[in-house]
Amino acid sequence: MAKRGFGSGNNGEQDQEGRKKISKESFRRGLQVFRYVLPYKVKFIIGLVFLVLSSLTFMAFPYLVGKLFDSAGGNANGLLQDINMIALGLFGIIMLQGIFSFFRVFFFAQVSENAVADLRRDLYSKFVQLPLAFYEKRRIGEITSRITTDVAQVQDAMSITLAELFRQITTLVVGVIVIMFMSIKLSLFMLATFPVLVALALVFGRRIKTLSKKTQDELANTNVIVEETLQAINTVKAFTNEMFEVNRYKTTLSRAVKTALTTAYFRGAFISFIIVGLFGGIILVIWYGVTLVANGELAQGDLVSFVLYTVFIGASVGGLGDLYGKVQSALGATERILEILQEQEEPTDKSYISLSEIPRMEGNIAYRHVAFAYPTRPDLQVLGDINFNVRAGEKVALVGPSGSGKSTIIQLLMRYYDVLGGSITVDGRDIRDLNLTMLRGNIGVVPQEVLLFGGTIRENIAYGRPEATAAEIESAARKANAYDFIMSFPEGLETLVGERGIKLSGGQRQRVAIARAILKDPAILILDEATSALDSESEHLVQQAMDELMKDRTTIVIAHRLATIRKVDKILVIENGEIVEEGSHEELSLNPEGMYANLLKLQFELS
Ligand SMILES: Nc1ncnc2c1ncn2[C@@H]1O[C@H](COP(=O)(O)OP(=O)(O)OP(=O)(O)O)[C@@H](O)[C@H]1O
Repeated sequence: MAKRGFGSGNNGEQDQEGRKKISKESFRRGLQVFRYVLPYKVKFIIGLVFLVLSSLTFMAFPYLVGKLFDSAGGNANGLLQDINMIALGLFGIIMLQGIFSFFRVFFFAQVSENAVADLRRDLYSKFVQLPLAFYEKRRIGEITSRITTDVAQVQDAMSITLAELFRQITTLVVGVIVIMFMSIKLSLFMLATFPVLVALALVFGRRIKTLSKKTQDELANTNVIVEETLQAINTVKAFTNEMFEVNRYKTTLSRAVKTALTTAYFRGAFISFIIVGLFGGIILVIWYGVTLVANGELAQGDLVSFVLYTVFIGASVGGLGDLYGKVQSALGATERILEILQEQEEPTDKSYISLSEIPRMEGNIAYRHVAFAYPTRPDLQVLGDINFNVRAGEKVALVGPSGSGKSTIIQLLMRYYDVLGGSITVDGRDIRDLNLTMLRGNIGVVPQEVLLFGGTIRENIAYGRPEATAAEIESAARKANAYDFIMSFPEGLETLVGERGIKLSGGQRQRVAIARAILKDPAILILDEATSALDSESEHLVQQAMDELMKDRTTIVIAHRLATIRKVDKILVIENGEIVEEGSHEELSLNPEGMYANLLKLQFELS
C-alpha cells in the first residue's frame, strides 16, 4: 500500500529534523496552539509575573557584587559601605531569585501540564474519529508520534523555551542598558567585540554538530554491513566471499575514520577558538576597562560588575542561538499537530448515548452499479459494477478467490469508504444520506481475526453494548457457546485476557466475538469467516453459535467453509471485482463449468 509521510505536500519548508523556518506566517500559526493555554490564563499570567521578577532580580546580582568590591576599596559611601550589609543583600537577592523561580516553575508547570493534556485529549478524540483512509496514507508510528513527541515539544516550548527566551532577552536588554549607564565607552567596545565572538562560536558549534552527525551516519553504515553479513553468513560462506566482505567493511570503515578525523580537527579548532577567542575577548574588555579605571573614568567595582554583565550577555547571546533552533522545532511540531486537528472527521452522531436509543432498521440491502477504488490506489479499480439485493432476514454468502473484492464490498456497506460510482441503500435509503452512527449501530461484525482488548472477558463481551446488564452478558455468552469454557477458568467472566491476561484459542476468541455481536443484536450481520482451520470440536461449537447469531437477521457471510455456504439463501461468486455467478448452492453446483463448482471441487479435494 502506498504510504506517505506527514505533510509531504504542504510542509515543504520543514527540514529533515522536522524544524520549521521561522516566518511571520509560521509564527502566527504556531501561536494558534496557545489557545490551549487560554483556560489557564490567570495561572499563566501569574507565572509570567514571577518570570519577570526572577529575571530582574538576577540582573541585580552583578551590580551588587561590584558594589561589594567598591566597599572593600573604601570608595563607596552610605549604606553600601557596610560590606556585611551588601553581602546580606546579595543573599537576599539570591533567596528572592530562588523563591520567584520556584513559583515560576510551579505555575508554568500547571499551565503546560493541563494545556498539553487538553491538547492530547483533542488529538486522541480526533484520531478515533478520523476515517480509515487517513490511516492508510500514514504509518501508525508517525501518527502516534504526533501525540507523544510533537506534543512533548509543544510542552517544552510552553514551559521551558518560553521562559528561557524571556530570560535571555531580559538579560540582554537590561544588561546592555545597565552597562551603558556604567560606561558608554567600555560598553561600545565590549559590544563591538564580545557578542561577535559568541555568535562566531555559535556558527562554529553548529558546523561541528552537522559533522558529528555525519560521522555517526558513516559509522551506522559500517554497522549495517556487519549486520547484513552476519545475518546471511551462510550465503557469504557458500560463495566463499569472506575476503570480499572484509574489503567492503574496510572501505566503509576508512571512510568513517576520515570523516571522524575531519570532525576532530574542527572540534580541536573550536576548543582553541573558545579558549583564545572568548577568553581573549574578556581579557580585551578587562584590559580596556582597567585603562579606564586607571584614568579615573570608571570605578573599580563597576568594572567587576561590567565584566560579570559581559559574561551574562555573552551567555544570553549563545543561549538565544540555541533557543532559535528549539523554537523552530516547536513550530514544526505545532504545524503537524494543527494539520491533524484540521482533518475532516467522519460524520458520526455524537449525540447518541446508548445503542438502545439508535432506531432499529429492517435490514434490506441493495447494491446498485457499485464501483470503487481505494483512495490510496485510485488507478486500480477494485469493484466494477456490483448489483445485488439482500432482503431483510435473508442470508447471502460472498465467495471467490483471494483479492477478488469480497471484503471491499463489506467495507463499503459499513461506509468505511464511500462508493465512487452507483449507490448502496439500506431500507431504501442511500447510506450516504443515513446517519453514520445509526448505520453502524445496526450492523454487527464478527471479523476473521478477533482482537480482544486488554481487560476481562466480561468487558470484552460488553463492548458490543456497554450498557448491558450482567444477566444479558451471561445469556449472550451462553448463546455463543462460550459460557462453559469461560466458566472453566477460576475467575469466570472476570478472567483477564489480552497482553497481561490469558491467551484464548482461535475458536474461543471467535465465540467471544459472537457473544459480543449477540449482545449488540444488530439488524444486519457480517460474518467474515476465519480462513485458518479450527479443530472439528471447536468448529462445531463456533458454527452452532454462528447459526444462533444469524437467526432472523440479514446476514452477509464472507464464506470460506462449505458448512456455512450450504445454509445460505443466495451465493454471490465474485471475481476481479464483478459478480460472475449468483444463485443457491444447488443451482450453482449444477453448472460444472461454473466458478462456484470449481471452487467447491477444489475445497473438497483439499479437505
Ligand atoms: N485498504 C486497501 N487499500 C488499497 N487496496 C486495497 C485495500 N484493501 C484491499 N485492497 C485491494 O483490493 C483488492 C480486493 O481486496 P479484498 O480485500 O476486498 O479481497 P478479498 O476478496 O476480501 O480477499 P481475501 O479473501 O484474501 O480476504 C485487492 O487487490 C487488494 O489488494
